[in-house]
Amino acid sequence: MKPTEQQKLILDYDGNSVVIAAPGSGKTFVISEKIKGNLKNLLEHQGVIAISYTNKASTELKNRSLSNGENSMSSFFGTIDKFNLSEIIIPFAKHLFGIPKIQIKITKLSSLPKYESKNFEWFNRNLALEKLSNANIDLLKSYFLSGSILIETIGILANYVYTNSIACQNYIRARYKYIYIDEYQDSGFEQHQIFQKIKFLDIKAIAVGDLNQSIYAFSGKDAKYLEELTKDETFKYFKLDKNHRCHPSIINYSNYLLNIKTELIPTEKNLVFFSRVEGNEQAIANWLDQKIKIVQEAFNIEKRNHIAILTRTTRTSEIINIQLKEPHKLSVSNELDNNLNVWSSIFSNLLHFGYDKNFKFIDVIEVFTSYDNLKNSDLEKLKFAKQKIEGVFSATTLNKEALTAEFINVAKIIAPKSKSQESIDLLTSVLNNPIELKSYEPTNENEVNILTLHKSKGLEYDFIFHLDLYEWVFPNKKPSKNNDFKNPVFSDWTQDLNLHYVGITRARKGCWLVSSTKRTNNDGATKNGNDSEFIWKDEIKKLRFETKDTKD
Ligand SMILES: Nc1ncnc2c1ncn2[C@@H]1O[C@H](COP(=O)(O)OP(=O)(O)OP(=O)(O)O)[C@@H](O)[C@H]1O
Repeated sequence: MKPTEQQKLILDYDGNSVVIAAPGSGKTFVISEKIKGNLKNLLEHQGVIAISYTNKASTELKNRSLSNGENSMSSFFGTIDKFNLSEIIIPFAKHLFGIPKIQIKITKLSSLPKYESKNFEWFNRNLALEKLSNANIDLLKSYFLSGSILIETIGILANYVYTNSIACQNYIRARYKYIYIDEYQDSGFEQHQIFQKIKFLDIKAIAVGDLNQSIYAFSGKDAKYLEELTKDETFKYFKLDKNHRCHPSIINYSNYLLNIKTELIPTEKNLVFFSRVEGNEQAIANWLDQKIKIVQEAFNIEKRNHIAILTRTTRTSEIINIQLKEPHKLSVSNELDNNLNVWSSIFSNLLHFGYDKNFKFIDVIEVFTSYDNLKNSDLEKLKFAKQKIEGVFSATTLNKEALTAEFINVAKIIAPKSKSQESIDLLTSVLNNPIELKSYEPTNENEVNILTLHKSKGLEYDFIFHLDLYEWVFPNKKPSKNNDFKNPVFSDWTQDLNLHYVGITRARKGCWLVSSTKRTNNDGATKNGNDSEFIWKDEIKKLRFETKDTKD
């Protein structure tokens, strides 16, 4: 693929930069090309820091950056929490606090008993380091020394350790030459702090994102940090605004949603559709069964896994998963993948290895330790474990006990000090949940994908069916005080609009927006379904394909 002029400017600039990238404008392409270029000029003990929003996005970025067999050198690819833990807190907090009594475990603030959690009333995700009192630091220290880190406090703890440990700063300076953060619009305050502090060490800092794809405000993230960087003179500002992914009518539709004054691209046909299905989710599934076949043929879609059904709620995904007859795959997240204990990552990677031929055993191992550091006897044991795991996965029924035992064997060899009963329990829970387990399998070419809009971030498909377009649901709306349904208020109109925008812009060739006359609410009750405000906003219907269904 040849970079465009806009992309070339970014590739050629070797300094601090902020890139504002429209959907489908090739930001993943540009970041991975830049990293490829960086790796060529680094020494073996040096690397880049590449932070992505999810483990999946990180694996994708790593694969694309190393696609020509590049050596990743000493680079870090992962989420901000993993970076803070593995590069800052675990190696350097002990210099400030002392050595923990037992191996560190990651726990949740919400899982603490009340009498303990009330000690953290001072804590919030926007807490500046200067506001941290000695008593607060002592509390974080005491948890660390007793072997636990609260997941919510990882950011502030990393900031504290980084700022107070010269050894940590020296290590980061010596090892890393570049820091990339993707999806910067979903940065929290603490990530923004760390990014700027690392840049201060003369490590080149590159932030990439799209203000209109900010969808995680509910968990304390804010697009204002990206906006701040665009005004910061120490960052060169770049724009990627050419959408290479979507049909012009999809670009028009999505841009008009955000701004009615948008300049429309001339196009002969509008390939955004809308239907209000008669009936409830069961009726939608029947309708989808018919439309999937029609769309596949009409849009010349080679494989069915290039089609996705996106939902606002996991409940709708689950209902469609049960009711849809066409072959499909529901993608769900699970606690094992999201858990930050080392053994959880090992188990999760081993599950990927077992189900997906694209995952190599050596890659699972080398995330945690280099093969070269292992003794010959351990290498022998690993080879044996690998064969046994392959044997379990190739049998007709999955022997969960044997699998668990082998996974534990591997974990004991590569991370003996990180034993975690929680990770073993989470593994057991995944092994007993067929839907979660199926998520590890690569999508069969014949299966339509079902996933939430949030999970679709960063992905692309030929055709999208976008469900859950109901009044009250999306955009979310609630009665005002005293259950006043006559004067409802939107929970967060802009965030919901961004999420709608993200969903539509996943589509290359066409997008079908769907509501229905009945819907199931949170309590399982059937309600009348009205169309979402997004469907009739600002005369947007003029940018849709005209069918009988689409009439108001
Ligand atoms: N220079 C180019 N020429 C042709 N196609 C391109 C070019 N750059 C990117 N593309 C294509 O555009 C699509 C989007 O690219 P990519 O996945 O890198 O976008 P993105 O900006 O990360 O998207 P998003 O933010 O919406 O997730 C891909 O199919 C990619 O192959």
